[in-house]
Amino acid sequence: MLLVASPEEIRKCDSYAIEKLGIPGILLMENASQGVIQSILMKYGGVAGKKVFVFCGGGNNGGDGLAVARKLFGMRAEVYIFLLVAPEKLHGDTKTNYEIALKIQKDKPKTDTFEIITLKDVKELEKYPKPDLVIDAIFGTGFKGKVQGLFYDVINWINTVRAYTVSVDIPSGLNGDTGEVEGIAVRADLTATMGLAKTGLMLNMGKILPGKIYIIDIGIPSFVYQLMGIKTYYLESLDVKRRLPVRPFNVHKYSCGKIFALVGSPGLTGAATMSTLSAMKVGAGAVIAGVPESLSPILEMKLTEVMKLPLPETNEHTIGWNALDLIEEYIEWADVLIIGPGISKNYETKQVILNVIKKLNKKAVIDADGLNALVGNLNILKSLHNEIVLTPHSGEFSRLTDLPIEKIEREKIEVARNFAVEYGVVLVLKGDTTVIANPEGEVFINPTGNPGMATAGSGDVLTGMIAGFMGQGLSAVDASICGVYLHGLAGDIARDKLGELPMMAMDILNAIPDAIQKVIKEEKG
Ligand SMILES: NC(=O)C1=CN([C@@H]2O[C@H](COP(=O)(O)OP(=O)(O)OC[C@H]3O[C@@H](n4cnc5c(N)ncnc54)[C@H](O)[C@@H]3O)[C@@H](O)[C@H]2O)[C@H](O)CC1
Ligand SMILES: [K+]
Repeated sequence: MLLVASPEEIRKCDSYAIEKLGIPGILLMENASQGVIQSILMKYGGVAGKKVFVFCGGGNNGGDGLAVARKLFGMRAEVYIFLLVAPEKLHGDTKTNYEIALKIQKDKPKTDTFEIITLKDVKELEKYPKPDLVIDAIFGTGFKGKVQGLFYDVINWINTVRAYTVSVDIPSGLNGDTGEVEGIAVRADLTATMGLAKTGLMLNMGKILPGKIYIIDIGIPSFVYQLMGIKTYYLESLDVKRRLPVRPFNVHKYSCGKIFALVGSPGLTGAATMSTLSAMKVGAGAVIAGVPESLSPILEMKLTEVMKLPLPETNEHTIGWNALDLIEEYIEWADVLIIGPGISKNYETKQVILNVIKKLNKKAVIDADGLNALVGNLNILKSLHNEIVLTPHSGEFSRLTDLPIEKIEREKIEVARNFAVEYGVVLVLKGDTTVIANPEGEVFINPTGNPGMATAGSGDVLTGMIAGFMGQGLSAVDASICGVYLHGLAGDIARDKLGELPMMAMDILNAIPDAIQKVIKEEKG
């Protein structure tokens, strides 16, 4: 898996390397620019004779750009450097690279093109030939707030001229933390990012704008990243492949995971069906669906391999208080519990669920209305010592934590991390990008999935997958990594086959075998 960092974290690594290890910043900048050149040669090809526009901001990102410009000139490109700030504002390593560029401009042969222009108005660009290649070295990890004025006009021009565009470190205008676009951002063909990939390149518009991403080793020893406590990862297929359960020969159905599910209520027998079926689909050996007794005949029709346990019910035909003894008996039998899909918000049912969670001594996945039972009762989780996975989407998480949904969406990595550490659970925070956080404070960003998965029952399928992997001996975090990644991959397979609009939750469930096979066959990361 790929270690990824927020701009703040990478800046701390920078300062440590420069101030504590004595690695000169100009050396890091030179390494950074060399990495950009290598990425260009790999992805774009030779630059000799090519017209290149290098747009430089006032910070070190601009400094990288000036060093790149120098190297491109050395490779016989025709280079136009456009400074977007007054030269006297430049300082440090950027100023050094600017002064070098000035000397090159002065001493170069007349026939060679190496021009430095302080740009005041984007209209001035009309005086120059159309570029073949554009280098975006305007903003990097120092970007804050919104893009305005000349910066806005230049980024708009870059996106309009549609030359091959290379962003240094981060597409300018993209929030390196959240992947949100602050006004406008460069749409790049290639982004060469320094040290570690930034979280903003994995989230929101960061999944589209960077184009191909190359990670540049700029000479910071990797122990520095651990030392700075960076614990955010981007999942790859190999991370799932090496976690998948492997079946020994001497198995029987009860040794491959016994799952007991508290699920279903009138109108929500589908949730009961999909959350239990998907557990079997990932390999659980025996699954029992504990459902309100009046719904049991329906589940007998809908489910074959999943066993059914009719439970005493309330007058609304939801799981009732009198079911507790029977529930406790089957909790004894089970390895893992599924709590929540389709159980309804009935008050008595909620009391049953709370009672079960309070006394929980088995691994469990708590989802949907099981989570609603926890609203106002989160502290129960702190007294539990077994592995628990919560699988809320942003709305459910907002109800659980009272955090505003926009804060959850915007800061999902840190919000998830803090919750998982505080309550000692694995949190699967579902959304357009799902993140998994564990009590150790590690966060895993999931790359798979698509908007077609925003369909009723999709979450029920995920819940069963996570429970099914836990039942086969995976830890809560490993089961969540496998479940979330494969759920999204199955969703991608269903989308490829059916399209985003027609696909439904059962199509995701039915694509689980293909998703598992795809991961098993995957050779590289
Ligand atoms: N280890 C590494 O990652 C290294 C990265 N390098 C490069 O350095 C930049 C970070 O440099 P820094 O000077 O901190 O920030 P920027 O260059 O991104 O500076 C931004 C620049 O623009 C101004 N600014 C910020 N926000 C706005 C705004 N909304 N509107 C207008 N202007 C804005 C700010 O004042 C700065 O002047 C990193 O990305 C890498 O490219 C090092 O080269 C090597 C080590
Ligand atoms: K940039």
